Amino acid sequence: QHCWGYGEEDGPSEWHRYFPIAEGNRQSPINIVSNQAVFNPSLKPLVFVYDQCTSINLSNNGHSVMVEFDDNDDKTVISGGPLEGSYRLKQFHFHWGTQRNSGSEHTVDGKPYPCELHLVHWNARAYSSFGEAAAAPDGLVVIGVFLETGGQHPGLNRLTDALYMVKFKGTKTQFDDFNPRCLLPSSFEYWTYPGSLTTPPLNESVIWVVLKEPIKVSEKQMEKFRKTVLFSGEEEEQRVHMVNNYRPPQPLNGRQVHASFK
Ligand SMILES: C[C@H](CNC(=O)c1ccc(S(N)(=O)=O)cc1)Cn1ccc2ccccc21
Ligand SMILES: [Zn+2]
Repeated sequence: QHCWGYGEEDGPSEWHRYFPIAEGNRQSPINIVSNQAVFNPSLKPLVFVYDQCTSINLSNNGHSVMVEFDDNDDKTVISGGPLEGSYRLKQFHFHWGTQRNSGSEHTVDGKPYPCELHLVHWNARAYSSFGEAAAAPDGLVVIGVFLETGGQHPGLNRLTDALYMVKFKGTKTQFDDFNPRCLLPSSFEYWTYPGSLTTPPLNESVIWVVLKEPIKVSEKQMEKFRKTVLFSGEEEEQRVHMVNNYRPPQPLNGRQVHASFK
């Protein structure tokens, strides 16, 4: 497997060497220009069926911190919106910066947020595994949620308090009964467009659904991400904080961004 990262030598500008699709025509993230998004009245409301969700673990994969879910049946799915049928929740993870003026992957009218949450779902009706879906044009749906600094987010504390357990790349800890519904904003208004994974292998297999309303988290909670988790493994002598694990916006290449709202 080709190693890649977010540094000078192995960062987003170098990914095209091993992953030529980095220069494809439906890459993510993008800058969302709000006044160019086309209101699409046929877009349905998003439906999150997260009540029976079974989180399994919290892990540090050297690129992000991730919570994985049991996706052996349709108990945790998303449907509606631009979607045909339901998509199963596989995992969620984050991308963040060193301070409040950078960190998100998508930007809105050129404005980045300090952090962006990705809830990754796959089309279990059409494909028999996440990996198979991850390689198909309609295989994945990722819900993007912006995190903005403001008051403390109570639901996030259980996660930020567990980050010390996954300080190093390759570490994993049991993390059950976490329902990501608490990480959703009150409004489910969204922008949607056809895109890709924002990390290698950068597959062009994602229907992106980016929620307009950010959730508020405290500066202290953001600092926990920046100060606790490392890109590096326990055996490496260089300890590098996991920060700026975001890909910058990519060319729109004529894609239409639709809005669920006027
Ligand atoms: C593509 C997969 C690794 N990548 C991802 O799963 C992934 C998901 C979401 C994003 S983002 N930032 O766009 O939301 C980026 C990468 C490897 N893989 C291949 C087969 C497979 C099977 C199980 C688990 C992982 C597997
Ligand atoms: Zn992501």
